[in-house]
Amino acid sequence: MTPAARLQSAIEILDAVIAAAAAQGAPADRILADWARGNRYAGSKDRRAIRDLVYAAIRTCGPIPASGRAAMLLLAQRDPQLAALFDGSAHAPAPIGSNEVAAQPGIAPAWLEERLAASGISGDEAAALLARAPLDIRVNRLQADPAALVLPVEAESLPVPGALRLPAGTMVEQWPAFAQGLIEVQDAGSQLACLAAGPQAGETVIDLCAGAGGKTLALAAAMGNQGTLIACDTDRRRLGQLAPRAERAGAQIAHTLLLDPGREAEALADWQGKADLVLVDAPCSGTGTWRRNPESRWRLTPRELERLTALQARLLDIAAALVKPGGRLVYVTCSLLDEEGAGQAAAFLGRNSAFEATRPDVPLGMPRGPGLRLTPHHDGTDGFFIACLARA
Ligand SMILES: C[S@@+](CC[C@H](N)C(=O)[O-])C[C@H]1O[C@@H](n2cnc3c(N)ncnc32)[C@H](O)[C@@H]1O
Repeated sequence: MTPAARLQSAIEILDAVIAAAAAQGAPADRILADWARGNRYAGSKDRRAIRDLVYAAIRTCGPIPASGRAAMLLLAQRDPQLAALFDGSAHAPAPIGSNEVAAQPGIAPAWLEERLAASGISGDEAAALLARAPLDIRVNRLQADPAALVLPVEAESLPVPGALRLPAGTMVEQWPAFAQGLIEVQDAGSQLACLAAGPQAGETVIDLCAGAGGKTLALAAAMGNQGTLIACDTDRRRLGQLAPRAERAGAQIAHTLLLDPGREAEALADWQGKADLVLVDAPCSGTGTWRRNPESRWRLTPRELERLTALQARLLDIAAALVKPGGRLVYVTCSLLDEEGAGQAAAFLGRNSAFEATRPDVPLGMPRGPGLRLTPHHDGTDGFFIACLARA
């Protein structure tokens, strides 16, 4: 493909990404994969160049752009070589008209930039939300000794025990160490959240929002496969992915419990007041993970944020009832908005006098309200809020 034809393809793919964001359709990664399947003439270099253009445009536009072409015109304003490809030749985009309007640059739609700024995320902190994320792995202590593990490429050691950083795009899933369950792909921030939760061998631990079990597996490893570990979620498909992952990782204590939305407490009736630790890795806006899904900031609406904060508060209350006296509730979100983090934890403490916040002894993060916050700029991890809430 010529550079201009790649540009035209990127514009068309962006149109699909924009439409999908507005209609809560497929994510950009899937749209790119579908495009590659339907356009076999595009070789690997073409696909990489198109992907880079699409993601550069997504990262540069703040509000959702009017069209793929408007998004690409914004990039062209900053790159004369790209602008020169709008020449109207075969398979190339039409020449740029004198009245054409480029998309607006920025970090996010205006309402969301305001909420982030109100939560202390602006300037370099905000810009770092859209940088390219590295690839972090966790050495699975159930099956590997971090000191003895040999990997095909050199990895950077991180301050979180067992966490290693690799160049973005490393194909770890193709490594024998991955197939053998010696390593897991997991952002260092996620690993730190599990470290902060401090699971101990022999404890009864409930992972209330386990999803596909990323943190469940880290908890099982930290517990040395000793104790009781219940992984819950309302999403059957995600929870269904845990068993094969646990098998590969040798995590024998992880059991799943599918919850009915709105009737979670019923399914958990036997565990009321019994858990040493309840982890609430709550559904959230994901503002801390925009490095990985930059177009997700075009999907969030004030209404959806309201729905999420109400759900987080409800899940915190469900979790509180499961914690035994002397136990702890650890609340985690991959959001940097205070209404989902520090504000949510403070409101919980306001309505639950039996709980008090404790400071986790972890090597990263900054205090934020009753908890701790990790940011891509300050900590080099995805953005997280973590609160450790101890029951008297
Ligand atoms: C942030 S994700 C969890 C990620 C997971 N802990 C991990 O480490 O990979 C939040 C999860 O909450 C689940 N969820 C949503 N509503 C829920 C509810 N009412 N009860 C329990 N889980 C819920 C979602 O299905 C989603 O899997």
